[in-house]
Amino acid sequence: MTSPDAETATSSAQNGASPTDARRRPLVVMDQVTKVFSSGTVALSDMSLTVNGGEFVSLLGPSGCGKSTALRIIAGLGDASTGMIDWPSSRINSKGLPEGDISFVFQEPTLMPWQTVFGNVHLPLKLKGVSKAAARDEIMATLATVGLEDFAEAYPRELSGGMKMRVSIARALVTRPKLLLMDEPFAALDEITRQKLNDDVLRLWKETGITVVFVTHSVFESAYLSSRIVVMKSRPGRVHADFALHTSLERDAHYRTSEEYRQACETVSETLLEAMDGEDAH
Ligand SMILES: Nc1ncnc2c1ncn2[C@@H]1O[C@H](COP(=O)(O)OP(=O)(O)OP(=O)(O)O)[C@@H](O)[C@H]1O
Repeated sequence: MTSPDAETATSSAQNGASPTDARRRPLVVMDQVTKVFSSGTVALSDMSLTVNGGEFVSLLGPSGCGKSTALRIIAGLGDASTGMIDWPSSRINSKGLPEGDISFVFQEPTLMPWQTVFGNVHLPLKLKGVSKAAARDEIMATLATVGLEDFAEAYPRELSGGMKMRVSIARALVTRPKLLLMDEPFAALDEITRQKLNDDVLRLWKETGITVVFVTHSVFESAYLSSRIVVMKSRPGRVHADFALHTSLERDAHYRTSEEYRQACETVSETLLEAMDGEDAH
């Protein structure tokens, strides 16, 4: 099933640039990707998806529909069995990935407990051969964008769950990637912290112009954050619907209580139910 709005999203991808945003050129293209694990599980079947520069795309779908597998294949953390990933506007390195263009945020913050916040955020720059001294300004500026400039010398054990996740986001952003891949980053956090981090990510997305692909189980989160939602179906994992989410309102606390947001949640929820139609209840 493809919604009428999905056709809008697809055709704007094919057209290259939209009239309102010159950045909207295809950044990454998944072309008929199938993934069969050695266990025989077909995690993805013939999945095609074009993500354009500047989009905030959520991958939403039932547990096991292949969201993480799709994200990992885009990131080069796993191979496609058939099909390909193309980066039309990037220079590709020897591993077939765009050099320095991708960052990944996992559900767990995965911080090094023996390193300070500063040391953790330094890691991706250190791997590029940049010393702490040379990286200092960039690291402090990035910590400021997530509100942690006063915690540079703290250790992970001294931070709350939300603060640890902010460090993880700062570590992902410090190399100024074009594409930020986030795999259920806030699923383990309480609702208030989750909402605050949603607002942080939206602000960073607007300020930096970064492209985000965000995996979530949450209808509410996807409807709040996304400029576009891709709803996936299980067994095997594939795209069920792909549609743009337009709103005339700023996405903020006021939006959360607006009729527009309620309607967006309803549309997303109904589409998800369609995608799950015929699945066993678990
Ligand atoms: N390394 C693996 N080996 C074998 N099967 C796997 C592996 N990783 C994932 N799978 C299977 O592939 C399918 C898709 O898994 P995936 O984790 O991508 O789904 P998901 O939509 O991200 O799920 P969730 O929302 O629960 O995290 C599932 O059936 C899963 O059991």
